[in-house]
Amino acid sequence: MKKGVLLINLGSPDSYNPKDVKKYLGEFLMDERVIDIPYVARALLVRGIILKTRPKASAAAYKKIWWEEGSPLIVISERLKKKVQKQLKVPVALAMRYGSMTIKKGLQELVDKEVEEVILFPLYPQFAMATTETILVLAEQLKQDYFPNLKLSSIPAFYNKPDYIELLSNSIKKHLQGINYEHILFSYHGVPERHIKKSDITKSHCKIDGSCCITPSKAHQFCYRHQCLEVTRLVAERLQFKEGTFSTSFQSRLGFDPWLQPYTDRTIERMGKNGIKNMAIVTPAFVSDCLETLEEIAMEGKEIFEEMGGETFTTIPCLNDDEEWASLISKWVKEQFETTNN
Ligand SMILES: C=CC1=C(C)c2cc3[nH]c(cc4nc(cc5[nH]c(cc1n2)c(C)c5CCC(=O)O)C(CCC(=O)O)=C4C)c(C)c3C=C
Ligand SMILES: [Fe+2]
Ligand SMILES: [Fe+2]
Repeated sequence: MKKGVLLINLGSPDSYNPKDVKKYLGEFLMDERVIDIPYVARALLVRGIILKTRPKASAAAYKKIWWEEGSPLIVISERLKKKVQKQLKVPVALAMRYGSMTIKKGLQELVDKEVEEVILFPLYPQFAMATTETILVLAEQLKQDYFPNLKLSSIPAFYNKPDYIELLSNSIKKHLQGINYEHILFSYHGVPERHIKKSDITKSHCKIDGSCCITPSKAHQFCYRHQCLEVTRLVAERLQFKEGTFSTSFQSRLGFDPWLQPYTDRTIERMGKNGIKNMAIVTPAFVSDCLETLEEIAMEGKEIFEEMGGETFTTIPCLNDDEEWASLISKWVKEQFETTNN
């Protein structure tokens, strides 16, 4: 069977024009795995409330980070794809869960190259209903509707793979060289607490009480909170960070439901208030820099910290199109092909 790879990231609007941002947010937030409430309530909330005001504010934020070539998330993902393609003999395509670069187009591109077996590679270190799951469910649906003969498999969340932890740790170490910092914050994209409970395959493990995520459980295969906390723990162990000099928080919450805590903005504020003068921040839920790292963290987070008396705020870039990251992706793809051959 001829094989191929589809790298899949979240997606961005076509431009920072509020009309394009509204279209993108409409598709994103109407996904039942992102805003997981019944359809009518979701439509009322998204179309009747959120899309009335948010596109303008989001468009202004996108404008601040937009590159000449386009959205950083898309441009970086394209650069990464090119590097992965150089290392693999099989066709590699790139798609986004939302926006114009659809998964359907990505699968079609591979089918046009006579690919019969596709490895789906969601570009997320941790599993979440709103990221990995929605990609896999949609890809399966597209297979049934348009590509019935295509064989699909996927690369699972890689948050605790030793070679990923090594690469991430080396990148953090490199970017901290010569930097004066008292505390490093690991900030992950948040999700509503409800999502963690919904993804609990045991139906009873995840209580979000502080201890469930460090108590071994098969629920952790799909527990976003556990997987984020593990990345922090494994990197801190590898880099021998001292207790009290690192912590975890969750950013980008939307709406009034409780999301995973502590919240990043409040954590940065508290650090400044508590007299921390120099902090560093890393964002390991993202493999590509994007609105949430370049604007929310590097601009807004920095401003909050400085307002509270902080002096230096060092942001560590995501793995982006790092050569070694492209090599690691290629290595995992080759390993996966070997397992599907057997
Ligand atoms: C890294 C994993 C992500 C999870 C989990 C996630 C959940 C999630 N997101 C929203 C709402 C928004 N997210 C937005 C931007 C955005 N989110 C991620 C990743 C995750 N989201 C990325 C990479 C980006 C940046 C995209 C880019 O173009 O650069 C936005 C749009 C911007 C804004 O208006 O703030 C929204 C809205 C929800 C509700 C959610 C949880 C379930
Ligand atoms: Fe998000
Ligand atoms: Fe948990």
